[in-house]
Amino acid sequence: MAGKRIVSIGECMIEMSGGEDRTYRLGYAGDTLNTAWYLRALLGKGWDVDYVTALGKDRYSDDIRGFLKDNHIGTDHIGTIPERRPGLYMIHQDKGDRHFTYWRDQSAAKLLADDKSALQKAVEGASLVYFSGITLAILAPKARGRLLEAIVKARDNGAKIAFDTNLRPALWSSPRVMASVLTAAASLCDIVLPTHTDEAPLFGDKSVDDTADRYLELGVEEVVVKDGAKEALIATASERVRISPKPAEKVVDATGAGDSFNGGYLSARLNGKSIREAAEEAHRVAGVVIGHKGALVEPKFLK
Ligand SMILES: O=C(O)C(=O)C[C@H](O)[C@H](O)CO
Repeated sequence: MAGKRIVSIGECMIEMSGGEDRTYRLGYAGDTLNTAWYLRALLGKGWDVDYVTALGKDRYSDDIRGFLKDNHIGTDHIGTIPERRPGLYMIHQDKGDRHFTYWRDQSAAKLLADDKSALQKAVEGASLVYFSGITLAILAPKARGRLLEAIVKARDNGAKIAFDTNLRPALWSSPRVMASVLTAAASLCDIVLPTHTDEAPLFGDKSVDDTADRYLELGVEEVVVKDGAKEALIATASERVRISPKPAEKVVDATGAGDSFNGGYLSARLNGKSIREAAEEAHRVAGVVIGHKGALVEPKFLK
């Protein structure tokens, strides 16, 4: 593995959470940023965590840059698209689950992979590159190709590649395109972190083992199958470990549960923990996050 540097790639949006009495809290979030945030909070000082995206020149783009810097997340490889702004999403709770409404069709982040050399530079020297199905969903087909090319290059240079398929049907032109792009991307990765309940209807998986097998057959080394409040399955070619979460004290907002699970899991693995220990840490972190509104929970609550 190269140095102690993590690069997470994707879209950070303006997040409106809460909404009771039509009162919202403004935050900044997006699946890959959320995982970067938890990696930053959980890894020691010896690690650099960089976020790669594109923002505009408006006050919210500037505020996002400041917010990331204040929280020790690197911004040096964030591109600037002057005529674009960040996307926005609102969270609402319904029937015990969180739902998102997006305003992101024209966001700056959709152009994050337009500059091929900047992208390749951004992942240089990374020990871990992290991206998601949402990162791919927001890009035009050619830009997806550029992103995957940069990722393959980073892998050839010693980076581990971690990928959460993070299905968001609303962001894709069709379920068929979503399934084929996600499968192709997963085949380039070392660690894949899917969510069984999201994947089952698309791929016909009957169990978490089916979900794991599908990715192992593609050549993925470590598959981390999340299944909400049920046990997670961590599968490699030689081992299968099932870990249940502790019952949640309170569920306020499940936004970011999977992303924080990934942050907990990957930080533990990067610190040399076993897959079992990593899954326990992942459940612990996600258990804290669902007790708070919005995707990002202050590091002090994670101790
Ligand atoms: O849905 C998205 O695109 C987001 O990134 C919003 C949320 O922060 C994320 O989905 C939570 O997992």
